[in-house]
Amino acid sequence: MKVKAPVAVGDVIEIEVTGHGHNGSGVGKYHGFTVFTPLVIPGEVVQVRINQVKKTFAQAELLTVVEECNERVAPPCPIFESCGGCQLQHMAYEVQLLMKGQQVVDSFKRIGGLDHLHIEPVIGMKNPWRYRNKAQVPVGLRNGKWVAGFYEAGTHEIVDMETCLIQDPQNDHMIATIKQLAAECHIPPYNERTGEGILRHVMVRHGFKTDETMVVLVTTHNDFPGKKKWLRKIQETLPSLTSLIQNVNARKTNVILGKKNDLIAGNEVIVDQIGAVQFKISPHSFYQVNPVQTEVLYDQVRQFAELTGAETVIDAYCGIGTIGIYLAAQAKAVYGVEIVEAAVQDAIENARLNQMRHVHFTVGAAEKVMPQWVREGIKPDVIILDPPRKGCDQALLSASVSMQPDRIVYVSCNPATLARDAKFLAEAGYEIKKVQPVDMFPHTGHVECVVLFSRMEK
Ligand SMILES: C[S@@+](CC[C@H](N)C(=O)[O-])C[C@H]1O[C@@H](n2cnc3c(N)ncnc32)[C@H](O)[C@@H]1O
Repeated sequence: MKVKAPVAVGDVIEIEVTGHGHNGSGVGKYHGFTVFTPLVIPGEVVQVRINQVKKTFAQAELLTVVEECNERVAPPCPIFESCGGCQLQHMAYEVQLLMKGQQVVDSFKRIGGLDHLHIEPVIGMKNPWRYRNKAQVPVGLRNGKWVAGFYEAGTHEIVDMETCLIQDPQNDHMIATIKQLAAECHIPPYNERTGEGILRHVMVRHGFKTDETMVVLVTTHNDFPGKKKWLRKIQETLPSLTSLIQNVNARKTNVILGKKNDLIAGNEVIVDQIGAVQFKISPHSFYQVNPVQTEVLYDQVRQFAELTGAETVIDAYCGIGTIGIYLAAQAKAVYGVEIVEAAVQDAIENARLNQMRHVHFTVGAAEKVMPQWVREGIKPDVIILDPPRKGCDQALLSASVSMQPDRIVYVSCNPATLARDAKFLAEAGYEIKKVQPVDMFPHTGHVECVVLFSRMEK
């Protein structure tokens, strides 16, 4: 029987927050109907306005906290509520970690039907601020004034950001300088609605260990009035840049980078280091944005993989080869597979940079390449899976099981798809031995997990 929602858009109601939804929002019931609201904490009573009504739930915005809980803190960032970058600054950090841990427990229980698992407490950061090594912000005009920053949550309005508390301060400085010099040189910012203007985005990457910095200026055209002067001024004002690149993106699209990169000054890549391993990073490469926690995450993978030097390891969904190369010193051979060709080129280059000759990378869909490896006689002892948010293709999970590795180490950025895939692996004879969540993105709703599966004796 279809139940009519007891709320309509625009209604103002009072609810008690009883749990967490995805992405850090709170959840409560109104006459038995589920209502999600950002910026609230379980235990609080809040007044909210309904913004959206779906068949089984509604989305609301917070108006006032009627009964506040002790875990609420004043968000240190002045633009926290308008900027869409963080979702949890109103919660004490220890409470964020507990909430993320609970999110993992709930997903395993609800989606995987796995409710007797021991899940370790989330490993947080000692200092959970200024952790991002990469900033990528749109620029535009708002009320006639130059702005650069994240989009307001759920909109395409840019919130001007002088400083971002989860961003490396040097990246803030780079963006502010480029914005100011563009205004001085009359380089018009891009207007999404009309498609007019020149400067679309500024991307900055900073190697925390090496102090190398890359700036990518995303423009609509290759040539435009004032270009020479602007680029010269950037180089004079920011002499420490390792790499200055112009990327041209003429398309009306949400995709930030166009295909073409022109080197303006310095090197085509920057180098950074995780643990003892170095990586070359080009503008299009995926590279983890929290380098401090990346080392924690990869160390966890290494611990679960239990390598002695005699094992063959598969690194599926390998990106630029970071995990495989990180583990390679303790492995007999490593095989990485990744669908993006440019990432595989970087991975091959990175294996060379670290003098790892027993590491091999292949371009292709992991679910197709792995069965091929079986036919070629590659028999992994350990398989590492690090898929995107949608989780693993079932064909990939089947191929992994058919290879009968002793251990599968699954790295996941989405507890829901992790729980689904864990159920599959558990039913296929792989016991879940350990689950370790790691906080890669403090103050946001995301949580990363490393899970160790071990083959059960028949
Ligand atoms: C979460 S990233 C992990 C990258 C890497 N392990 C790291 O730590 O930097 C997931 C990767 O899977 C790749 N990918 C997506 N679908 C794939 C598929 N079907 N087969 C192989 N790789 C795929 C993406 O391009 C991306 O590089």
